[in-house]
Parts: sequence; structure tokens; C-alpha cells
Amino acid sequence: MSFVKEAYIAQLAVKRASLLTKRIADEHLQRGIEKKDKSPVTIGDFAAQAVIIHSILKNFPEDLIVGEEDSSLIKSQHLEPKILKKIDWVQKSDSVSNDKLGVITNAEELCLAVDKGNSKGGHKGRIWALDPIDGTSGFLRGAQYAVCLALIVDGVVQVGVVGCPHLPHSLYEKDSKIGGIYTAVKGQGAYFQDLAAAVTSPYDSSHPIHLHNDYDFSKARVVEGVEKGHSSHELQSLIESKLKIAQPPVRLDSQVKYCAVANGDAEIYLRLPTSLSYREKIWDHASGWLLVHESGGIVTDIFGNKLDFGSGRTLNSQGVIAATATLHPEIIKTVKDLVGEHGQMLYRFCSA
Ligand SMILES: Nc1ncnc2c1ncn2[C@@H]1O[C@H](COP(=O)(O)OS(=O)(=O)O)[C@@H](OP(=O)(O)O)[C@H]1O
Ligand SMILES: [Mg+2]
Ligand SMILES: [Mg+2]
Ligand SMILES: [Mg+2]
Repeated sequence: MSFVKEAYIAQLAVKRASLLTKRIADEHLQRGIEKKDKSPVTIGDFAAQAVIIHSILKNFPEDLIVGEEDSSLIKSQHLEPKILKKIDWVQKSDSVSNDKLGVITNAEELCLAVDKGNSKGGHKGRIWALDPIDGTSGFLRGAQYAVCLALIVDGVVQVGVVGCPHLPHSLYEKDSKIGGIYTAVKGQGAYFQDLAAAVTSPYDSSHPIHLHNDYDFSKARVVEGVEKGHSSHELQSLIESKLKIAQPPVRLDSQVKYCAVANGDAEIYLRLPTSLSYREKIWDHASGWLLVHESGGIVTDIFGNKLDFGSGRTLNSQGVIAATATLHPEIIKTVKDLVGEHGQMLYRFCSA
């Protein structure tokens, strides 16, 4: 089996970052800091990026990493002691993984690790895509967020791991257990693990997951984003009504939406653009893309084109439609009816 070590290390590192960020969320300590682009970041994002990159480079020192964050705000706001305290906590409580993942002990190691996420991406070589906290707005609200890590080799996603500390194992079962790690390896399927379970090897304590390819639109369940600025609720609701989808959409922050589809808790994930110029980031989709593919679904941009994870730090495309293989073609047709074959009418729904 290929990529066994990569999947194993990715799971251990995502688990460590999930425990760390969950601890920060549980302590209600999270406070948003504004980045240059006005989006929020927290000490949780920086701490998670540091422990994951440190773990990858201990095991695969030659690999490159496209990570969302950098250390400029850590340094200018003197956040090092606060972040190191959180990292120290997780290294003590998850000490069984210290040999494999290494430890961060000082500010220099912390910032060095965070800044190793500066790869430009591309079509050649081994490049990890890392979103240390996806759905930072959800994290700040105490809602859903995800820790997302994927390995891309020569532009193709080969391993995807998503940690979901707040996600119920089933969206519809009352009293469902909460917290999971979702893993996919290309050609080898998609798997679920309880976040509380020990990660002994990539598939030991895992359950394979699949989506429902036999559901038609009358039974289909849709997941979509919470933030109106990140996806067009207006377009999504038009699509849902044209397709006669009976159930109201479930709104969730972050790549937990992909996990819900892969896990068979939803059949469709709609992400329609709100801006004509915005291009999706590779770290917002790489792991989720593989999870849905390996569980039997399809993920494309809003026109049905493949996503190109080798095109740099951003995908050269707009929005995302993830769905079961049965439903996907009809959704794309409906999107094109609404926005035009090449998006000529998108301006009606989007800002510049
Ligand atoms: N304009 C626009 N369009 C599309 N996407 C955008 C946009 N602006 C930001 N982002 C990215 O959205 C990421 C969070 O996505 P979500 O699916 O969690 O959005 S939502 O909050 O559930 O609506 C979020 O990821 P994080 O920054 O990791 O939270 C951003 O990378
Ligand atoms: Mg993100
Ligand atoms: Mg993020
Ligand atoms: Mg962000």
C-alpha cells in the first residue's frame, strides 16, 4: 500500500492539532485578530500550523508546504508565549506521539515552522496543503471548524486528512458522539476514526465511509456554508428550488461539509461564488476533494471542470459543487442554466 507513512503521520499531526484547538475552543479563549485581508486568525490557527509543519518536516524534510498562515502577526503582536503555552500543553497530553512528531520548545522553532508554509505550490514534486483551522469564523463562534492537511504529488492529491473536533459522528442521530478524523488515500478509500481513539496505524481503528449514490433529488440533503460572504446563499437556494430538493440545507462552517458528504450524511455540497474575482484556495479544498472522491462522489468547480491542485496557492477556478456521482451532472446543468455556460450572468449574483 502506498503513502502509508504519509497518511499515518498526517493523522497523528492532525489529531494533535485537533486536540490543541479544541482545548482553546473549550476554554473560550479564542479571540480573533484581523489579518491584512480583513479575515480573522487566532492563536489556535498559528499553534496548529506550527505543530503540523514541525511534524511533517521531522518525517519528510525535503517536502514543501502551502500553509495558510505566516508568522508576521505572531511577531508584531508578541503572541509567542501564549502560543508556546498551548503547544506545551498538547505535547504533554499527547506525549505518546512526541517521538514521531517531535516537539517545539521555543519561539524561534515556532516561527520557523509556521513560515515553512510559504511554498508557492505547483505541478511538480511533493507539496502539502495545510489549513490549520478552516472555518476560523465558525471556530470563533464555538461552531464547526476543521484541521485540514493534504499531500499533493505532481499536482494530484494523494492523501487527505480532516480533523473535525466539533462534528457529531452522525448529523442526524441525537446524542451522537462528537469529534472525528476523516482520512482518504487515493485509490484506497475513505475512512473515519473517533478523535478520542488512539491512532495506531492509518487504518487500524478506522471505519470505511461511503456516500449514498442511490438517492434522488427528492431524498437528497444539501450542506452549504454559514458565512454569506463565502458562498452565495441566494444562488444556492435558487438551485435547490429548481432541482426540487425537499429538505432545507444544513449550514456548516469549514471542510466538515466534505466530511458530511463522504460520510453519507449529505449528498450535495454547494459553494457558489459571491465575488467574480475570488479564486478558491487549495488548502480549503484539497483534503475534502479526496474524501468525497474516495467515498464515491464527484467534486468540480461550478461549471463541472476538474479542480487543479497544481496551479499554485489558489485553484484557478470559481466555487465548488460536490455531490454523489448520480446527482452531480444535473446540478451542473442547473448552475449553467442560472449563470450561463461560462458564467456570463454571474455578475447578477456576485460583487466584483
Ligand atoms: N469571498 C470568499 N469566497 C469563498 N471563500 C472565501 C472567501 N473569503 C474567504 N473564503 C474562505 O472561506 C473559508 C471558510 O469556508 P467555509 O466553508 O467555512 O465558509 S462558511 O463560513 O461555512 O460559509 C475560509 O477559510 P479559513 O480562513 O481557513 O476560515 C477562507 O479561505
Ligand atoms: Mg480555510
Ligand atoms: Mg484557515
Ligand atoms: Mg483564514
